[in-house]
This record gives sequence, structure tokens and C-alpha cells, in this order.
Amino acid sequence: MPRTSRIQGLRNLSVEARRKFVADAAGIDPASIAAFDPAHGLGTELADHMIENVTGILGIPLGVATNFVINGADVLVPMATEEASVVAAASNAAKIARVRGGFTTSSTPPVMQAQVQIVGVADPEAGRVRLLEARDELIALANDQDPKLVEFGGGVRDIAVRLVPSRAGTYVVAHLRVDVRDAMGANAVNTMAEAVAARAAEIARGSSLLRILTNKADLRLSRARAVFDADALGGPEVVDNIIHAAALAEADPYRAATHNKGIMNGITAVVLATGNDTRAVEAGAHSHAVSPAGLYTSLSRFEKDADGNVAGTLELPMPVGLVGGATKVHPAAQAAITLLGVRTAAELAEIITAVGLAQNLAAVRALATEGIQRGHMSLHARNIASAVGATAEEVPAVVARLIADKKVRADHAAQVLAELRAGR
Ligand SMILES: CC(C)(COP(=O)([O-])OP(=O)([O-])OC[C@H]1O[C@@H](n2cnc3c(N)ncnc32)[C@H](O)[C@@H]1OP(=O)([O-])[O-])[C@@H](O)C(=O)NCCC(=O)NCCSC(=O)C[C@@](C)(O)CC(=O)[O-]
Ligand SMILES: NC(=O)C1=CN([C@@H]2O[C@H](COP(=O)(O)OP(=O)(O)OC[C@H]3O[C@@H](n4cnc5c(N)ncnc54)[C@H](OP(=O)(O)O)[C@@H]3O)[C@@H](O)[C@H]2O)C=CC1
Repeated sequence: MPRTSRIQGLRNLSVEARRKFVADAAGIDPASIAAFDPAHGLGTELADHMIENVTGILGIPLGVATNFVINGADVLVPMATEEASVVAAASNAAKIARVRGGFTTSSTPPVMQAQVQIVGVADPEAGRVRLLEARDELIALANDQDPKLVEFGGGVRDIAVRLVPSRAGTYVVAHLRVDVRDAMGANAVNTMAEAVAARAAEIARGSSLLRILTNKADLRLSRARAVFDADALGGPEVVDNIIHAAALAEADPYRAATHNKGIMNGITAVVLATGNDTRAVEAGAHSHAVSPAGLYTSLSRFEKDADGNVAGTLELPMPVGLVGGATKVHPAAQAAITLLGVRTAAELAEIITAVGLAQNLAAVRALATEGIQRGHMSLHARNIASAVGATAEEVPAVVARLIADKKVRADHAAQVLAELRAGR
């Protein structure tokens, strides 16, 4: 069948049947996502090469979000998360976005920056200018460290120098701005920073100290936008309430933190599923959420467009790669990349950003209407039923009672399960 993400009723299939269905819908061989099955996924031998003192493997559920249309193409999105309702919510918002054509994305070139801290410079202003004069020499020295990256069309694009006053003096901080192509880039730029540090310090007339990537990846931005149809959202009142919810998140750091957590529900799940560095993406996102005036604010924007629909946008750093880290090593991460059908790190980054926007819209819509608990807790109820010991056969009956009684709580679940087993 042609590639499609509009799948209804995926939830009603068994896990195995779902895997087969998803592969067919993506137009790929089911064997290429066999690694989603733990039996064919990451084994202890491979895991032992990934980190230190390996004693086992932690399983995290991997779901597939449906309904996404991104830049006119249908995309099925693998999401690894321990939290109920995240995959359903992303699929729900993608279904709404689909009414008006789905998501449109774009990004800057994949430029990461490494910092070289230079201490003890007597004349920092002059040190800054001396370093800028040596731009070509420093770029050549850095590029020599990674001929392969240069061969792929990447490499150092520029040098910037900042003066950072601190309680321990003014530091001269040189930035290497490196196009890392399809890499996340941390190892690549760290190698370069370490290689140029001594020469940079000599030129600035100080000594080098820290030589490390900055996770404030504000030169590597990814953007997504979508129009969420007013009728599909539930009408003009829902639109207005979504705008009020977004306005509070823009103005109030307490709300912004939760609003952004909702965005990261989607982003982290895809970053993790593709074997990328969740901490790097999270650090970049939160550093980007600080406005020029120093206010921690929302990463997304929701506006009412001229036709009364919600125009949603999200822009944030998205340092993800296809060639390094766990992405290349972890069999399930490779399967996730195959399912997504991406060929460049930029394509992956943009899909992740679209998922972040969808996730945010779903949560904000729920909050601006019926509240989060009905949708979220009815799915979380399955966790609670399992936690109190319900078997796979018992879970549906326990969940149905918890929702009917509007008491999605462990104590009530235990009571319901006991009653069920006693035949009451
Ligand atoms: C949970 C829903 C989707 C229910 O919403 P609903 O309206 O009951 O769903 P529906 O049955 O009408 O289904 C609509 C679509 O959602 C998907 N869907 C719906 N249910 C399932 C399911 N079981 N399994 C798989 N997919 C599901 C599916 O795509 C479906 O389309 P269909 O295929 O039927 O044509 C909705 O209430 C929702 O979007 N809620 C938001 C939930 C959420 O954001 N959860 C994250 C955890 S809470 C949190 O951490 C963050 C937060 C909220 O604090 C952030 C913030 O404050 O901003
Ligand atoms: N602060 C942070 O966020 C830090 C993160 N990390 C970790 O660093 C890892 C990511 O670093 P990264 O540099 O991406 O990993 P790698 O060093 O594994 O991959 C980058 C290298 O891959 C090679 N390469 C092959 N094909 C391409 C291509 N198409 N585009 C770009 N490069 C290509 C390049 O040269 P070559 O083959 O010559 O190497 C490049 O240097 C992650 O695991 C992350 O967790 C590490 C330190 C700090």
C-alpha cells in the first residue's frame, strides 16, 4: 500500500499485528523494524559496549504515533516513553492538524558551537581582536582534526569571541562554529576545541581552561508550524481558551515550565527512540526558553489566524544526529530511523519539532476544555490496574470500573480487583 500515517484503530490490534501493520503502512519490510521486539533488540553484549558496568537493559515502551503529515508527506513516528497518553495525544493533535494540511517545517544549517575559555588575559578586549585576526589559522587547525566531516561538506564556518565578566575576572571565550552535517556533533566539536585551545590561548595571551561544546545550540534551530482547524478543535470558544492558555505560558514562568514539559513529552520520546542524546536536546530547549529580557517563557506560540483557527509555531535548538552516538549502534534506534524514512539529521530534527508542537497542542487543548484527567487518567488507569496485580485478562474490567467510578487510584483499583476476583 502507499505510505500512509492515517491509521484508525491501531490500538485494537495485538503488539505483533501492530508492528506488521505499521511496516506495511510505511511501505517497509517488517523485518527492518523487527528490533522493536525486545527479543531482537539491544542485547547485553552490545549494551556492554555502550556504557560501563552494564548489569542489564531497561525496557521502555515504544509506541508509534499516527496521523502525521509533515511537509506534505505521511510520517509514522516512533516514540519511546514511560508515560501513558503521550502517544495518543500526539496522534490526536496530528489528526487535527491534518485537516488543514499538517505540519510545515524548516531549519537552519546544523551548526554547533564549542567554547574555549581563556583565563588570565591582561587585556581581554585586545585579546578578543587578536583571536579574530587569527580566524583563518584557527579554522584551518580545527578542520585538520576532522577531514571526513569536511569531506561531507561540514567543518568550521566561523569563529566568534565573547568577553564574559564573572566574579573571578573577565574571560575571553572563543567559539568554534562548526557545521556538523548529520552528526549531533559533540564529539566532533570537542575534538576541535581541544586541538585549537593551546594556540588560541597563545594568541589571546592567556591560558586555556574549558574546551567543550555548548548545549545552548542556538545556531541549530528547527521550526514547525501548523494550522489547527477551529471546528476540529471544538469551536471558537475552544480556540479562545487555547489562546488564553498559551498567553499564560508566555507570561508566567510557573506555567511555562509545565507547558514546555508538555512539548518535551513528545520531543524526548522521539529523541530517545532514535538513540539520540535526550539531555542535550533538553538543555538546548530550556536554555532557548529564556527571553532576551531574562524571563523563562513558553517555547511555542499559539495565535488566532484571520480565519479563526489556531496557528501554532515552535522553534528550538534540535541537536540530533544520524551517524554517531547510540543511533548507529542500537538496533531499535536504527529501526526507528528506518520507520521515519529520514535521510538527514535535519529531516529528523524537523519531524521531532513537529511532534513537539503536536504534543503541546493536544495537552493545551485538553487543559483548555475538559481538563487533563479524563484523557490522561483513563489511559494511565491501565498502569494502575497492572500495578495492583491485575492480569492482562483482568486489566480491561478494572480500568472500566475505575473510569466509571471516576476514581483512578491505586487503593480503589485494589478494591475493584478484589471484588472482581471474589465474583462481585
Ligand atoms: C488522550 C486523548 C488523545 C483522548 O482524546 P479523545 O478525544 O478521547 O480521543 P478519541 O477517541 O476521539 O481519538 C482521537 C484520536 O486520538 C488518538 N487516540 C486516542 N486514544 C487513543 C489510544 N488509546 N491509543 C492510540 N491512539 C489514541 C487516535 O489517533 C484518535 O483518532 P482515531 O484513530 O480514533 O481516528 C486526549 O484527551 C488528549 O490529547 N489528551 C492530552 C493528553 C496529554 O497531553 N498527555 C500527556 C501527559 S500530561 C503531561 O505530562 C503534560 C501537561 C498536560 O501537564 C502539559 C501541560 O500542562 O501543558
Ligand atoms: N555536552 C554534550 O552534549 C556532550 C555530548 N556527547 C555525546 O556525543 C555524541 C555525539 O557526538 P558526535 O560528534 O555526533 O558523534 P561521533 O563522533 O560518533 O560522530 C561524528 C563523526 O561522524 C563522522 N561522520 C560520518 N558521516 C557523517 C556525516 N554525514 N555528517 C557528519 N559526520 C559524519 C565524522 O567524522 P569521523 O568519521 O572522522 O569521526 C564526525 O566527526 C553523543 O553520544 C553525545 O551523547 C559527548 C560529550 C558532550
